[in-house]
Amino acid sequence: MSKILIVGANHAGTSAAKTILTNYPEHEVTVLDANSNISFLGCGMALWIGNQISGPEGLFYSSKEQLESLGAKVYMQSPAEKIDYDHKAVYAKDMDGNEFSLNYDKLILATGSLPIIPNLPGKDLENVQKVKLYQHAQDVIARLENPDIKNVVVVGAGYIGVELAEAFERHGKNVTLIDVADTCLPTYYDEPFTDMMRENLRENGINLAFGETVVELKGDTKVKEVVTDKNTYPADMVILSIGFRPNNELGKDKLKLFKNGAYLVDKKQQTSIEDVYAIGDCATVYDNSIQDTNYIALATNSVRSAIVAAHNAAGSFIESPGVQGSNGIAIYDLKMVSTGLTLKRAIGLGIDALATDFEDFQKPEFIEEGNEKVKIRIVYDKNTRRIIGAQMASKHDMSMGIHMFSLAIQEQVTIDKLALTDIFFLPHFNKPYNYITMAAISAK
Ligand SMILES: Cc1cc2nc3c(=O)[nH]c(=O)nc-3n(C[C@H](O)[C@H](O)[C@H](O)COP(=O)(O)OP(=O)(O)OC[C@H]3O[C@@H](n4cnc5c(N)ncnc54)[C@H](O)[C@@H]3O)c2cc1C
Ligand SMILES: NC(=O)c1ccc[n+]([C@@H]2O[C@H](COP(=O)([O-])OP(=O)(O)OC[C@H]3O[C@@H](n4cnc5c(N)ncnc54)[C@H](O)[C@@H]3O)[C@@H](O)[C@H]2O)c1
Repeated sequence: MSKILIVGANHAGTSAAKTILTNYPEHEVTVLDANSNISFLGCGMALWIGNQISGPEGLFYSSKEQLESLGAKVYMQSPAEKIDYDHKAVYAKDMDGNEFSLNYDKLILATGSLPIIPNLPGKDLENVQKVKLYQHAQDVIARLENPDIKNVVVVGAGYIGVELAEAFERHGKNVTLIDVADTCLPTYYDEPFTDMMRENLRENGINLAFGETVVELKGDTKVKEVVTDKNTYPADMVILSIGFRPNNELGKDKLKLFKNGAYLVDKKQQTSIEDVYAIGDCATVYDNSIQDTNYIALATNSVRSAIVAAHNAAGSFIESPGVQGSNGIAIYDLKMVSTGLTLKRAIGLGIDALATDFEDFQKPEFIEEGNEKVKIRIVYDKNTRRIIGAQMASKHDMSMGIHMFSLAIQEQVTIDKLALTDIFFLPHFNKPYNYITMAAISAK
């Protein structure tokens, strides 16, 4: 029997706790979380804010009570404040402010990430919001009820920014979306795809301010304007969504860190100290598309890294196969998915990369209804022919196709092998010469 202590119980911590409790009932599992809720699906935040779902209740899939029913001891609203790694002790405060300490045999750090807040004049003005927690979403929704909030400026056109821009527009607000990059979603897609999303946003009435640097947020007590290096935008509410940074407060002076501060872990999720694991957004991942360590903050990575750490902490040896950063987004009718590297990023990394593109209807032309075009790009290494990335866009739900590319990158499949891969045909679903095969066959 080991004492396993998990610090942080959102997606990563909950997944680790459940894996240990259900597979290894002989261990004593204790869970600490600073917040009052666990398992909030931030990915549903935009749907909630945009009134596309009836409420937030379904965005939670676990609770203190559920973990307790599986046998864990759970302390909510109890932030860990200090860890003595040499003596295997965690010092925390409970919800009444009382200090207490817990010893562990194995420690799993699942403290997640924090929104990056740019050091801008005016960042502390009223109605300048960050969006990460359930409570942040509640706060934003309460403010949106105020009819004086007419102009919403979203800073950062990554995943959160683009999703929330749609949500605010659905609320009838005048929305401006700003990014320093000259397009939206630049990390995930190449220009032919970002152009589609840009057009989609514009057609739906969102003001786009790409290639602009915010220099100041102006107001009295409340924010009134966002000033960039090129323009000034009226703003009754500002959302800061320019990315996450790992929450490494408890280990930054003791554990080895990645360049952005994430806990550096091996394929067992173990940190630089034995018996200390790190999972989810506070830890690094092994990225198969670059065959190196990376930082990719996604709930999917959190859940899987947690399973790996849980088995290792409980005494079974398993290794992570690594990740590809697979992701997806649906804005109005447009759906886009990607995995691995964009062509731009691959070239930026010095890889001799090429892309093969194809666009076609999903199904044969004689299927007259529910037949949309799909655009695909496959990125591959010119020398090794290995597939290193893929992007797809359509009004049709083609999302499942990206999983095959994720596996292809993980398993180092070549573009030539993909060209001859058995892909079934049925007119209800696709074409005999479907876009995946055609893109692969067309590769130089
Ligand atoms: C709006 C939004 C939409 C998103 N959409 C998607 C999506 O569609 N798909 C996707 O894959 N990802 C999405 N993400 C990202 C995803 O939410 C994160 O990657 C995920 O939350 C990471 O989970 P985690 O458990 O590692 O960390 P976190 O969610 O950051 O949780 C960390 C937990 O640790 C606790 N904690 C921190 N410090 C302490 C301490 N000292 N003591 C005790 N407890 C502590 C916190 O209270 C928290 O509960 C989205 C995020 C947001 C904000
Ligand atoms: N659908 C999904 O899978 C989904 C949805 C939401 C969030 N997430 C994940 O959550 C994490 C955080 O999301 P996010 O949208 O905050 O980050 P992001 O990395 O997706 O996007 C950040 C954006 O901010 C821009 N930016 C950076 N500094 C800026 C500045 N000073 N001014 C203006 N723009 C600036 C970047 O160019 C980028 O476009 C990411 O890892 C993301 O993948 C995923």
